[in-house]
Amino acid sequence: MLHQSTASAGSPPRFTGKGKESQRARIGVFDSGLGGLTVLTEVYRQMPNESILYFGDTARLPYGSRSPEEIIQFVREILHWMEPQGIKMAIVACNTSSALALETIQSEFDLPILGLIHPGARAALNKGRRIGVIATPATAASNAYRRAIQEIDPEARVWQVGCPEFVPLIESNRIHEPYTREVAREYLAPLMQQQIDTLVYGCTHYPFLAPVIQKILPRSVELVDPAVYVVAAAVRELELLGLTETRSPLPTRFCVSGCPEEFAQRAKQWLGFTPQVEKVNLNQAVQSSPVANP
Ligand SMILES: N[C@H](CCC(=O)O)C(=O)O
Repeated sequence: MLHQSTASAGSPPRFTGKGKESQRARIGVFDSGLGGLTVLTEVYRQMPNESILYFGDTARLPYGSRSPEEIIQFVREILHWMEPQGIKMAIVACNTSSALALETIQSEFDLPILGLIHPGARAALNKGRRIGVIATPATAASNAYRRAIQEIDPEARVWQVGCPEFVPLIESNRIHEPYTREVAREYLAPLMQQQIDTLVYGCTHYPFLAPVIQKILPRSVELVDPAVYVVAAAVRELELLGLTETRSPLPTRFCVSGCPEEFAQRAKQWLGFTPQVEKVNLNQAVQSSPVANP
């Protein structure tokens, strides 16, 4: 359990970050693709001094239609690659991986690893009790959000909808097409029928669709982006561990398993700058050298 060590007064913290100081350890942030950028922008906002290593597993997305075994294996491979790059913490910027792999992975690595589900569940309960969750099919089928929410409040009602078309539409830059609006209407209809008061973006890609979703939902529905809350939890965790950075950050290092140019082009629209992106083979050395990023 991630917070065991820091919560138990008197005993030394499990994650000391020892030896990382000299090499300015980064925070590892990863997703299947673009979605983790919604978490990354929260990291920039809430942790302006931290240096980041971002990884998008673009060669293998979407994760949301994969089996739990595959997802666990992918996350394991990512962290095996990330750890020796010099990270002091990992943020799983992917709900699918958080739902299906977090517990297994936390027990395998000597590193604080944070996921989205519990911070998202707590935030949703701060807003309402009739909670809709839009998510990948794998996250919806895992029931992770319902379990996390009802562990805190068994009376809360939770409806989860798997949205298989969203990630491919976002990754192929079709957000503003009428077809995307139609698909969104279809996915949201059963939640609106239940008169939800709160909607959780249960996939880090989905905030890209906020302009579409906000036009469909009644204004009274509260929107919860778990990215905000996982980063707030990461801030607290770094403070507890005494690992907060005070110097100005190194340029973000962006890495992908697929085409770096394609990722850079798409990421630009969200980030507001064109990132330099490295292609990485998780099982081999990095194939191109890093160039400065803002
Ligand atoms: N953005 C990820 C994964 C989406 C996918 O690759 O299907 C999530 O939050 O679940």
